[in-house]
Amino acid sequence: MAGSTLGTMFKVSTWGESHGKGIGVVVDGCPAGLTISEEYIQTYLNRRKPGQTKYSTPRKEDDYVEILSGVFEGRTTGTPISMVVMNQTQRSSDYSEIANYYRPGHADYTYDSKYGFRDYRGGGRSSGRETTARVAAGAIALAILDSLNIHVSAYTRSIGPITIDYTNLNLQNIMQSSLYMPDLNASAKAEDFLLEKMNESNSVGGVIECVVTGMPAGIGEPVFEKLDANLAKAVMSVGAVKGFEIGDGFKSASMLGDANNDAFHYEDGTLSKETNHAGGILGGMSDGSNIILRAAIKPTASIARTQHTVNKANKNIEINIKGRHDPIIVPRAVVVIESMVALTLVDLLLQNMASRLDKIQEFYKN
Ligand SMILES: Cc1cc2nc3c(=O)[nH]c(=O)nc-3n(C[C@H](O)[C@H](O)[C@H](O)COP(=O)(O)O)c2cc1C
Ligand SMILES: C=C(O[C@@H]1CC(C(=O)O)=C[C@@H](OP(=O)(O)O)[C@H]1O)C(=O)O
Repeated sequence: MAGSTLGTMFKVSTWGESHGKGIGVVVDGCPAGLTISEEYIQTYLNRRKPGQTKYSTPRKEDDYVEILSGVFEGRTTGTPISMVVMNQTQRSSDYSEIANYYRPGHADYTYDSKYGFRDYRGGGRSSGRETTARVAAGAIALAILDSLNIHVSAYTRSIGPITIDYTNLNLQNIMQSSLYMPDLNASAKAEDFLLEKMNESNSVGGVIECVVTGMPAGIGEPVFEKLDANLAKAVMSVGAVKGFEIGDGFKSASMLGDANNDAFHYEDGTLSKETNHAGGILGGMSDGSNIILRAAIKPTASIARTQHTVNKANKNIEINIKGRHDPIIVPRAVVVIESMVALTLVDLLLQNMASRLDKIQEFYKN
């Protein structure tokens, strides 16, 4: 299948299906000398793995990662890094019926239209399980960013109609909220709302917000490889993401110019902006202020309710979906969004190193 590789200099290729033997990733283009271990990558996978809270799919997977190549004596060697997570608790019998019909809100119809048949077990390649591989790769990108003092933090901004109050926002709270909300008051309300909808056999969506601090100005390539364009592509490639915004995003369409422009200011040798409606990106390049983006996540498609659909014989039918599903995808996708943002930033930071002759000369002189 084409389309499984992301990046120009920091290239990531994921493989595997939800009910196949395992999920994996090859990261090519990682600079040599980065300290990496399976234990470190595991800390990121543990934030995503299924079966951890009552708001997650009951499918339990350990998601243990094994590094197969590219790391020697604890450091990256500059060669391709291959990582694998074996699937342990596939229950493909849940899916024997869906081979013959198309689940609403899933990729069944489109995969069949494209390829003529599909791996229908657990959504196959279109499953959210594929994001395991993205998080393993993202952990490497995040380590590179950390070494440059660039930090990426995502959290749940809203669940259904409940949005965090920014005056209560405390990023230290995220790990205390089972929904990864940095406002514990909003988190409690969101849990009540979610439990109510779960009792009605329904699912809920929400918004993930991501903030990048420490990004130098000028990162992003002009025209087709803009930073915001690449971030949009990376984030929108995650299953169930239906909307993407940078800075004031869609709200900026109803603002006036004097309110939307961020005035520049110079003091004590530093140029900064008085506001950040642009979300840290101007002309497709980072402007040195925080990058702020949001991803809208739809409510989980698989719900335990009778639904109308069509089968392969083009008959209108009623279905009742089986399986172990996330009643909400948002909390599990928070670390996936962080990973996709990190992969994009590292790729563009590496590309930027070729942008100026004076810098190249400086590098090769030493
Ligand atoms: C981490 C994660 C977990 C997911 N879990 C489920 C799930 O349990 N049930 C489900 O119906 N969809 C789940 N999804 C979303 C579907 O995979 C996705 O909606 C589907 O493949 C159709 O793609 P689209 O929504 O991008 O059009 C999950 C997505 C992610 C990123
Ligand atoms: C297993 C994971 O999530 C799965 C994502 C998913 C989907 O349709 O996207 C459907 C469910 O899969 P299955 O029916 O195969 O159990 C989830 O459990 C995971 O994220 O690791």
